[in-house]
Amino acid sequence: MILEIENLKQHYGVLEVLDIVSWKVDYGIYWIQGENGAGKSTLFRSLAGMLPCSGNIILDAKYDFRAHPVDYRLRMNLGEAEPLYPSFLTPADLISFVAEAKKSPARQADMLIDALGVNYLKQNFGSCSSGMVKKVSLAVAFLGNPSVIILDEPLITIDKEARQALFHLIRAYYEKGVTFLISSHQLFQQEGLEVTESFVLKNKTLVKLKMQ
Ligand SMILES: Nc1ncnc2c1ncn2[C@@H]1O[C@H](COP(=O)(O)OP(=O)(O)OP(=O)(O)O)[C@@H](O)[C@H]1O
Repeated sequence: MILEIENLKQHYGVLEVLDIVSWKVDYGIYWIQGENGAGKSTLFRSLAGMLPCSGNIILDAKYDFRAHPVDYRLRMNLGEAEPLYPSFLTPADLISFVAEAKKSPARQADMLIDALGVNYLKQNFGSCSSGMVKKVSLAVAFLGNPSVIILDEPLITIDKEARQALFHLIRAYYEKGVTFLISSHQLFQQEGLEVTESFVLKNKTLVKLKMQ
């Protein structure tokens, strides 16, 4: 199994948002659906190690998110739905910082910058449009040698060209063995991306959907 979750519970104050007893997926592309407020972003942040939670998460059948925090985070990438970065930072700063932290192979950052058309590397985030910020966050989500890439609403605010580039990247990484968890309120299979399975986040847990 690539990713295994057991007894994952997550709450904000007294509001319990997640209670997933068991969820396992093997290599594939998974579409995670759910109504607004169902808990998708909370699940993704918990999986990425950004929100402390109870339970167990195991990646690649050996990296426990608590016992092996560095190995785990090196292999688990997240592209956030609505990324926010300090306004004084530039895309160049962010990309080079994450590339180093994720031990990104040589020229990978340049390839991603080219692919997604991030031709405003020195312009600070404070003066970037939301689509410009989103494209940088997507480039960052592909840095390093991840086993799993989570993309939370990757299509919002990006233009057609970036959308095509994104699907191209997803296919290329998938062919190299990367598993994807993607949330999207829009259909994306028409882009030629074959989804292995779909799940819906409902009543705090993930339920498998019948293939359409
Ligand atoms: N920082 C927070 N503090 C308190 N409650 C929060 C916080 N973030 C999210 N919530 C609550 O947790 C629940 C799940 O929110 P989450 O953002 O995970 O949903 P989502 O499925 O990603 O929604 P959407 O499709 O609208 O993006 C909602 O009820 C939301 O109000």
